[in-house]
Amino acid sequence: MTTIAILAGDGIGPEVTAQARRVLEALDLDLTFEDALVGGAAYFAAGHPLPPETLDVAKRADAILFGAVGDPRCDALERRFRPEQAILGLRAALGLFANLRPATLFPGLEDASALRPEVAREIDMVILRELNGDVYFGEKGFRTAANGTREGYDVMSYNEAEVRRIAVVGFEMAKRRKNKLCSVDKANVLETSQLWRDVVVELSADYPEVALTHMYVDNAAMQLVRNPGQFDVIVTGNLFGDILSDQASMCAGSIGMLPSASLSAWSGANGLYEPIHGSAPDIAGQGKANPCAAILSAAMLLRHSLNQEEAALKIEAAVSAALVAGARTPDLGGTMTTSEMGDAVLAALV
Ligand SMILES: NC(=O)C1=CN([C@@H]2O[C@H](COP(=O)(O)OP(=O)(O)OC[C@H]3O[C@@H](n4cnc5c(N)ncnc54)[C@H](O)[C@@H]3O)[C@@H](O)[C@H]2O)C=CC1
Ligand SMILES: CC(C)CC(=O)C(=O)O
Ligand SMILES: [Mg+2]
Repeated sequence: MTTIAILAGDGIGPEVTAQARRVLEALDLDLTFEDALVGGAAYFAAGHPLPPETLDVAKRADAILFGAVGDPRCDALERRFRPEQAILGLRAALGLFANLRPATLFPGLEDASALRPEVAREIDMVILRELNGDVYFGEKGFRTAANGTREGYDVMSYNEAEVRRIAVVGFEMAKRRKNKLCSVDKANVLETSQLWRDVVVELSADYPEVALTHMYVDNAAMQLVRNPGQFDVIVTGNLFGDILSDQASMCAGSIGMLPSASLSAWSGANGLYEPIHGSAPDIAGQGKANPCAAILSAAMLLRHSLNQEEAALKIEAAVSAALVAGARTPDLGGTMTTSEMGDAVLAALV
């Protein structure tokens, strides 16, 4: 029996996850679903954003379908109780260090992209984001300087083992795609990035067939808009990958289109699958959320955790066909509700 943990979370998380679940159910794959509270929903019900029962459900499952966490009512809580700590806690507890964020322009979405159609049409990349280190997991706090002013600090660091393991995934992924890897850092300023670059260069000796380039993150942000077609696999740290993937999403039409897989190894037993977006409190409860990123995350789940490539391709083809037929939520310039978009994908599932 294959069990999928459903951690729908807050805001639009439950709305989009419900559509992804419908699609998985329609495939008749003999999956069992186990729901658990996470994020603000868990905090209000159980006093903690990642209760031990939820972590148990996640650990026991063959894979995790995650929605999003974040609730404005929690923004003033002590940090350890904030909803966002749940997703950081899951990534750490499950050792999910490799975050695959594919950005592709689906046919017909040229008009939704923030870029000119001829530029947008070339987008087909994977942003590989390190997920267990960097400034998100370093020492942090508030302190008072000698002159009495308040300071906040968050320590950025990577050790060489952390860089090497994500770089290995980057090179391996590049080998399976176009033998092109772009490592994005800020080595002109940050020692963390200098170590990152040194380790990536050392490792490149093992991958002579892969053309490795390096780019500073500020330039990468600019190049993503100028000429996104130049990128195939980008490997980068936690913070830079977070920011660049949101940017890439609008180049590809909408943040509601980009799925992700978070893995602890190249092929991911109990991986976590989630759209790259957050809980979108501004549109929550209104049926406006685009469920495609969540549905495409379910496809990645089938591919990476359940070894069901054929079923994954079916879902991706159904999303593509629905879009070609004109299915559009408001973020894509249409009027469909979240569940109508789910209906359109289901109708295209063959
Ligand atoms: N992995 C996670 O659970 C993440 C959680 N968050 C949390 O989510 C909350 C909101 O954060 P924001 O910065 O506003 O980012 P967000 O990604 O939730 O929303 C940014 C903008 O994109 C729109 N948007 C997002 N997903 C959409 C979809 N599927 N369809 C249509 N429009 C969509 C929203 O309406 C909003 O205008 C915060 O509490 C944040 O910490 C943010 C990112 C990731
Ligand atoms: C909410 C954060 C913890 C992370 C984030 O923005 C993301 O993973 O995309
Ligand atoms: Mg983000």
